[in-house]
Amino acid sequence: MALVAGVDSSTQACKVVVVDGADGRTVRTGRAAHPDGTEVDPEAWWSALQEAIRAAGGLDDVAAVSVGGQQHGMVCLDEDGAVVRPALLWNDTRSGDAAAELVAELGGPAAWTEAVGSVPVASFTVTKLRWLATHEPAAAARTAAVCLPHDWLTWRLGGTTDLTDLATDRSDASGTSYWSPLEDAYRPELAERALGHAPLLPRVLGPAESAGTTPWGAVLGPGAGDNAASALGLRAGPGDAVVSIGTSGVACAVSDVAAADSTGTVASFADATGRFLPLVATLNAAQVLDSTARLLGVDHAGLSGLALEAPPGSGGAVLVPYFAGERTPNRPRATASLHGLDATSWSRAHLARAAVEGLLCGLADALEALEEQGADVRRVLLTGGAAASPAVQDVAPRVLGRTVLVPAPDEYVARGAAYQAAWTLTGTPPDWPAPPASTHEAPVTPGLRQRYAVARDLVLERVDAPHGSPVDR
Ligand SMILES: Nc1ncnc2c1ncn2[C@@H]1O[C@H](COP(=O)(O)OP(=O)(O)O)[C@@H](O)[C@H]1O
Ligand SMILES: O=C(CO)[C@@H](O)[C@H](O)COP(=O)(O)O
Repeated sequence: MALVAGVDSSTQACKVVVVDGADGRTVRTGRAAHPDGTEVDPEAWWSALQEAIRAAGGLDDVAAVSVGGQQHGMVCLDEDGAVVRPALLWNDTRSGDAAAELVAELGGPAAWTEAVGSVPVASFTVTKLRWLATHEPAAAARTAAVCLPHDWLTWRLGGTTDLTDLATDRSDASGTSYWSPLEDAYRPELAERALGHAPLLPRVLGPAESAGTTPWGAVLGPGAGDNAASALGLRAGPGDAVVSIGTSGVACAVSDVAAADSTGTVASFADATGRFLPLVATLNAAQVLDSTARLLGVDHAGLSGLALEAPPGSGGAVLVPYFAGERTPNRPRATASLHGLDATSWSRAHLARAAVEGLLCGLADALEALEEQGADVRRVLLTGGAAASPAVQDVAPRVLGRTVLVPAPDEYVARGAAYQAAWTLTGTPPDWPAPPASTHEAPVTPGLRQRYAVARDLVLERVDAPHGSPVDR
């Protein structure tokens, strides 16, 4: 079969994989960095995509391409198709007050769960539209269409400037809070309520429905939110939860029923196969380890080595890692805190382990919330950049309380997008094998999650950033 390509336009980088459509074997790859920050000019994603495509040897010989991307980002276009202002990303918390306002306006969390399955927090696109209407009314008024990062890149790959060509898919549409996975339809009045007028919204494609063709004739797949694409790339099945430790921390599971959690912990997303993907996302994940390593003056390997020197439970030290505020639990203004220190645990090794344990405790809470929504979690597929850390692999089963499989390092979001491309090209889901994985089992660390549960409520709000400004990391 022909070659197909998948793209992962993630928060920190753009990755391209070119794959043999017949067996899923990777043929070529490319990568380029994205700028830092929580607001980004979409042109930077386009340049990074071009650079990553070049690094992957070009796409001229590829018969189909599909784009997976970071979810929720608000891309506003004017009536000529030009970008109105830099996109606000999923991890930009400035719309925390707008989220609270919208939740109250509609009659509380249950009204939102009934309308779109999820209770919007600052990450969701609808809250960013309200922020724009309140703080930048001229930009809001110029906004003719609103789309998501993957929609915009697919549209650019199609070589069009016609707003009516914009397309998205169920998985990414379900992160807007103005599309309902329960009804499989937009709730355009919610976008209008937030923005002040009704913007054009991208057509929502089904799995394997084409978004058009590129100027060189490759079929464009529908694309997907990165988490749905990753579930496809990992070939996640019943009983599997995918836990990703990238810029975001994510726990999600493929399900036949849509979630509806009025506590707001579990987001009711759709997946990329026509089913559902209940998901919990945290803001503080791999970068907790990046910044702890920087503080301790070591690299990732050094941090992992230090963490493995300390005993399970870090001698009682607990790091609540809300460095960027937090999304789950919904505390956009929270700060990180360190608890339970004594003369022994006040050490570099204990701090390194507490960082690993703290970020995993947040994800263990996430798995519990998924189970409360009916997900069947028998084993965990651990992915994302930080899954490569030996300390994370060792500590994960001790905190998550389940067998943890770590698939061989690969770009699973981009591979999932390539899977979609092959499916769109032939009309049949490809029968690619599941990736090889190492298995990690270990006893649960006694008392750790209980201590974390106490500590996570003992946090201060940040004082430095004035109301309404982003937390830049
Ligand atoms: N060996 C490692 N140990 C810990 N963290 C790592 C390691 N390798 C990469 N990372 C971190 O993983 C993150 C990138 O993960 P990735 O899943 O690619 O993120 P995203 O998809 O959000 O761009 C970065 O913060 C990086 O520093
Ligand atoms: O907000 C969410 C999911 O709801 C994040 O998962 C984003 O989709 C970004 O993902 P990464 O860049 O960390 O992969």
